[in-house]
Amino acid sequence: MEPFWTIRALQACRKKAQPPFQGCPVHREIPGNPGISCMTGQERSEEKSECVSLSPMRETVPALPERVCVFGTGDLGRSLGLRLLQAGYSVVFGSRRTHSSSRLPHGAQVLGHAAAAQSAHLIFIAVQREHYDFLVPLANQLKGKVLVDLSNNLRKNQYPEANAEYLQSLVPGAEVVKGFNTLSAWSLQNGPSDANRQVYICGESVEAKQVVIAVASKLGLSALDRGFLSVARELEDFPLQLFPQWRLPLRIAIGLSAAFFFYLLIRYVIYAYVTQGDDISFRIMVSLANQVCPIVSLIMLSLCYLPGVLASILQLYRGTKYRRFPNWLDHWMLCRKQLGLLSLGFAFLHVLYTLIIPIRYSVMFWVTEHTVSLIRENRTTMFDTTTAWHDDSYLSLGILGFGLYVLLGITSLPSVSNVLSWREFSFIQSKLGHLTLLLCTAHTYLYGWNRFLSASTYKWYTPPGYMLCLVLPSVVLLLKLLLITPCVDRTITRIRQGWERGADQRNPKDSQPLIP
Ligand SMILES: NC(=O)C1=CN([C@@H]2O[C@H](COP(=O)(O)OP(=O)(O)OC[C@H]3O[C@@H](n4cnc5c(N)ncnc54)[C@H](OP(=O)(O)O)[C@@H]3O)[C@@H](O)[C@H]2O)C=CC1
Ligand SMILES: [Cu+2]
Repeated sequence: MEPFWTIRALQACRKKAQPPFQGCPVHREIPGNPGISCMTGQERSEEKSECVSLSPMRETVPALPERVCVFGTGDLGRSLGLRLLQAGYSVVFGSRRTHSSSRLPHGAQVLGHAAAAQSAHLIFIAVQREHYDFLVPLANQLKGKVLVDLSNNLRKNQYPEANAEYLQSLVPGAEVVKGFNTLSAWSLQNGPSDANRQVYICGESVEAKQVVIAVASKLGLSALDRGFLSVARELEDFPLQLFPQWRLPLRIAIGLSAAFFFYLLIRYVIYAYVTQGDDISFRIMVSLANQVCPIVSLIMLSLCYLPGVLASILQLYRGTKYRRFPNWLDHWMLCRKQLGLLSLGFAFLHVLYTLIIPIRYSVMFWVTEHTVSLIRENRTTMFDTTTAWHDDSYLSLGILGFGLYVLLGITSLPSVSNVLSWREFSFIQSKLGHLTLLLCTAHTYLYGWNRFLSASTYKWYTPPGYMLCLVLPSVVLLLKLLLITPCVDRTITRIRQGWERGADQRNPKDSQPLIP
């Protein structure tokens, strides 16, 4: 609901509206329409000679909506106009075509650029930078107005100067603010996601930025002031970034997949061809893929938990939590979620590949062949309970591990993590996360079973892929085991609570034993 202001207050404000109102950047008189200046809900106090908030009262009339202008009726202009109307603003489009079109949001007005500019104090420029020169003849109408430059570029360093700086040079009398350019027409129409809710702005004038911040908050966005207009180029480069937090995890996933694919290709397919003359190249499609996926998944899951362990060791070594981690560790910690989600993806592929094993032609062929040969030779095989135990255990551990994996993935979704307390979230992500790693590692150890000891496993003196992928998770689990031993855990807990090694000697009175 829009706020309602008293008739008395509205009249008082109309009467007193004398620009400029110091201390209240939004409270300005709009030429030809002084009533609009009341919409900030503030009035000039005679005693204090500054704007003060009006308190809503019972005898009310609806406030006239504040008017904002959007230049350009393209994709972004229309979506922004609609959002502004929904947020309770009166919207006027400045366009080359002044007839109202059905494509424009219902309730918006369309005027020529000059007339539209005159009717509002805040103007969003939703026009491509190449056409900015149409603003030069409007310099008079734009004087003192707040112009929000929304433009983006197709690539970095497309132009010698930032678009917003170029706009300011064309219209020096206006207050240019760069911002909102991380939003898209799509996200404006569908409601920005959590990641898009934060927008950045910059500009020379503090007052102009405050006007823009106020509009942003009414649109449900939180605008962060990044400083002067010289930062505009940085803001314009933001939307050009493609999955910035996914870049490192994706590189790791692709690198590991390629390395293990070629390693396994040599060990299985090429080895069989060279030593026995067998062509088993068909195994590339499913068997090899079903080895690469779990290997990459397990290594990436360990990479997800290794930085946390390293951070604890570093804190233990330094004896304080008040020193920054090295940049590489910071960066690594920040992409743990992406590492985890990618590793879940690989685990999921492993599950799918495993489920289709019984319907594979080669598998059905060998099973039939084996059965027929048993019948033909009148042989029987004995049921081996140990093998059954081994098979069931390793499959069961895999299933349990995957179940927890999925739980970790689901709880990392913002919509789910938002309803969890910090303690619940960290219990799932840390305790259950390490349990997932333990189950998946045990699943792989059981898969290897007694093959670790057989010389034939080491084709061309190389260990199989599943053995190599066990190194990292085993190290992480061992380190974690050391960290949760009571004496180490006690010290880490103290450090996390603010205790510093050496601080006791500096001020013995401050030292308090954790366990009395
Ligand atoms: N689309 C998006 O999702 C996003 C766009 N942006 C930025 O917003 C700006 C507009 O983008 P978008 O809406 O997609 O572009 P469009 O091409 O869809 O629309 C641009 C509008 O600019 C006006 N225009 C075109 N030529 C001229 C001219 N010679 N003189 C004056 N006005 C002209 C037109 O409006 P009219 O016919 O009414 O005059 C036209 O509809 C760009 O700078 C873009 O980088 C930023 C973030 C996201
Ligand atoms: Cu498996």
